[in-house]
Order: sequence, then structure tokens, then C-alpha cells
Amino acid sequence: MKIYNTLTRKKEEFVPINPDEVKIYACGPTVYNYFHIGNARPFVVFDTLRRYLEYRGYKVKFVQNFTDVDDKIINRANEEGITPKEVSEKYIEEYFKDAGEIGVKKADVHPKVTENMQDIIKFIQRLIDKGYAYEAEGDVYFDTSKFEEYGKLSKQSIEDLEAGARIEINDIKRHPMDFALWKAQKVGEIAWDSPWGKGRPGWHIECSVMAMKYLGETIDIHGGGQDLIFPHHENEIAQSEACTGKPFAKYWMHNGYITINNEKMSKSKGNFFTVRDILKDFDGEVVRFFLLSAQYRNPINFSRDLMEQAKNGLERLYNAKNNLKHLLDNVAEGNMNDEEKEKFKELEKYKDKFISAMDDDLNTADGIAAVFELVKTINSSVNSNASKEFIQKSLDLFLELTNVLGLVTKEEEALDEEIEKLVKMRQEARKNRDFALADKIRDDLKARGIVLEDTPQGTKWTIKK
Ligand SMILES: Nc1ncnc2c1ncn2[C@@H]1O[C@H](COP(=O)(O)OP(=O)(O)OP(=O)(O)O)[C@@H](O)[C@H]1O
Ligand SMILES: [Zn+2]
Repeated sequence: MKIYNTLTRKKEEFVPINPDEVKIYACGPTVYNYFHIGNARPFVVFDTLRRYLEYRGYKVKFVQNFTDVDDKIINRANEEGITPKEVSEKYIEEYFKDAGEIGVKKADVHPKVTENMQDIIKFIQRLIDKGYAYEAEGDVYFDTSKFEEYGKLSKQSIEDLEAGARIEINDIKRHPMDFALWKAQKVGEIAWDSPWGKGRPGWHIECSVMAMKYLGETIDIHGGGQDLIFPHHENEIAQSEACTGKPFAKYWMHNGYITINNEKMSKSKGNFFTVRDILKDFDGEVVRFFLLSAQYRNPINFSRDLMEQAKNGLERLYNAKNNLKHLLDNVAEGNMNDEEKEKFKELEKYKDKFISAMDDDLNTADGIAAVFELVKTINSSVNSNASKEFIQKSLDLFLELTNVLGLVTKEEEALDEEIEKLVKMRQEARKNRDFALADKIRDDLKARGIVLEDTPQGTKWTIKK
């Protein structure tokens, strides 16, 4: 597989440090709000990367943190008159709900800043001991002038950075680019004890500490949105490599933006749509399809139109699955004949195509296109004359690929249950002589292609394609 590495600005062959286990760290959300569809992109992209590497036979350990100490959380807590812990706990719970809806699996570890405070303090102390950090009035800063490679990820020299830096009203720092590892407590703020007095960690240090604690000193892949390249990831590299003298991550992957009118969607600009809201109109898999419909480094301009397109695309995939299942239910046992064996080889070419696309820097756009080509060929060659084995193998192949994308994972049972529930509701309505409701339920089902038939034995339903 090839991965575009931000560190070298090149597509490189992916070679894991230890082939027994690929170690991935992705920067997670600051938990003070529901996440928006821009934030959802890295969640879905790195979840898909993880699924794909597993599909290719790797064992993956995946860590994604929660930033649960931050100005925004403190502000939110003050606004609502609750504690920062209450704010972060609420939004961590909401994160899992929405992430689950869009098919994002839980990471192996979801560490939190508040639960790693002693490790963070120890790490900062090590940086001070090694001469890479200094204390000033209860704050601790990283001394960027001591880390010669500062700027290597964002490809900026420290001179340029300093020249471009606004003159901050902070004369306790030695150099303009020095950044806070520890911040002394301000009035009314939550704080922890430390060798430098009460305070809390800066933002960047948490990821260095938690990545190393759970994955080791050098990890395979570190990911996040492209807004994190500078300063966040630049600073993570400086802290980590200063501390260990070893490379921190081999591959740095950054996803492009979800935009609105070609501007980055962001909480601070207010131009965002939360996934929670979008889920009122669209299924979680539609959101996921939308996010995977472009290669992860390309921007996607969010629009209702594109969401509708994603919905239609996903529907075509579900139709393909349902057709094959329907055929399977109605066919006698039987093996593939020679013609079918040939045809199946043709179907497998789309699997090769899918793999080549995903191998090319996780090109999910081309991967999805290969799945559609597979569907087209299945639709034209698998029909009611096909053998059971051919239908089953076609279905398995199709689901093998969609499963890597985390799409078409919903079982029909769920639909069965929903229909059964509606049929019961309709019976109740008829018993209560609420014919308007009974008719409405029947019409709504009909609009979805589900036809009811009242028989002396009860109501039967069938899906008409
Ligand atoms: N519009 C966007 N498109 C793609 N990724 C984004 C977008 N906005 C944020 N991200 C990514 O979402 C992840 C979660 O970050 P976090 O919760 O800190 O968001 P944030 O930076 O506070 O969001 P915002 O920029 O809206 O204030 C990060 O990897 C970040 O790079
Ligand atoms: Zn981070």
C-alpha cells in the first residue's frame, strides 16, 4: 500500500515498523459540543484505514484520544454552570452515539487527558531535565530554539515562523515560537498539582504522552485533519523527538477539509452542520458514504445535493444486496457451471480494482467506483437462472468489499422487525377503527416498495422490486 506522507510530501510504500502490529494514533475531538460533519471526516477516514489494513491481514492497534481539558470546555462549563468534567463526559457519550451511527468502530484505547495527568507531568519534567523546556512564572514552555528540526513537518524554517509570528503580549517566553507545555492556573480554572504549582497541560503535550504510553516511542501512522499540521503536529514531533531522540511517527496522514461555500467548516466560524442534526434527515451510512465518496486528501464541499447523491448511491448498493438475497431465498441447491466460473473470475477483477484503489493512498472514491462496477456486472449476470453457488459467491464478494468501507452493514432483519412493528400498529389501528392511520401506514410502506396483503391468516407483506 502507498500512503501520502506529509513529512516527506510524497506517496511512500507503507512498511510497518513491526509487521506483527501496526500502530496508529489519530487526534480525537475536543469534547465540548456535538461533532460536525467536518470533524467526522477524520473519524471515518482513519476508521476506514484501520479496516482496510485489517482486511489486508495486519493486526492494528488504534488509539484516538479525547481532549477533555481545554479552554472551550471550561468556557462551556462556566456558561452552563456545571463542571468541566460534566461537559466532557456528556459529549464523550454523545460522540460514541454519533460515531456509532456512522459506522466508526471504537478505538482500542480512547485515552483522556484527565486520566493521564501524572504521565503528562513526568514527560514535561523529562523535557526540562533534558534542557528542552523551561519554567516561567508557573508556566512551562518548550524551547523551540533547542530543537533543530522544528518546522520539518510544516516545511517552515524557524526564522520564517518567527518573522511571521505576531508579537504576543507574553514576555515570559524566550522565543516567539515557544509553546506552553503547562499553564499556570488562572482564577476560576480547574487545576492539578505539579512541580511548577497548580495548573493544567497545554494542548499539544497530551498527544505525545498518550501516543507513547499506549503505542510506544515510534508509531507507524499519526493522523488528523490538515489544520493540525501546524502547530499541533509540529509541536508533537518536537516534544516527542526531543524527549526520546527517536522518530515519533513514520507516516503522517492528514485529511482535507469539508467545506461550506469553499470555506473550512468550523465551530468557530459557525458554518457547520452537526452529524446529530444531519442524522435527522439521513441514515448514518449515507453520511459515511458521503465522506468516503472522495479521496481523503481532497476537499469536499458539503451540500444537500451531494448528500442526496450519497443516499441514492447507497440505495443502489442495498438494492444489489437485497436482490441477491431474494434470489438466494428462491433458488434450489446447485453449483456453478463453467460459464459461471468464468463470469466469477470477471467479478473478481473488480476486487483487484478495489484493492488497487485502496492501496493507492486509500482512494475510497475509486474503491467505491469499483464496487459500482461490480454491482453493474452482478446485476447483468446474476439472475433467477443462476446457480445457488454463483449467487452466494457474488453476494459474499460484494459484502467483502462494502464491509471494508463500513457500508451496507445493516441486516435486513432490522427492516423485517420494523415492518412487523408497522404491520402490528396497522392492525391495532384497524381494531380501533382508526382507518385513516391504518391506510397511512399501508401507503407509507407501499411508497417504500413494501406491499401488504390481508389474508384470513393475517397480514402478509412482500418487498416488490
Ligand atoms: N472542516 C473540517 N474538515 C475536515 N476535518 C476537520 C474539519 N474541522 C475539523 N477537522 C478535524 O476534526 C478533528 C477533531 O478536532 P476538534 O474536535 O479539535 O475540532 P476543532 O478543530 O475544534 O473543530 P473546529 O475547527 O470546527 O473548531 C481534527 O482532526 C480536525 O483536524
Ligand atoms: Zn493530537
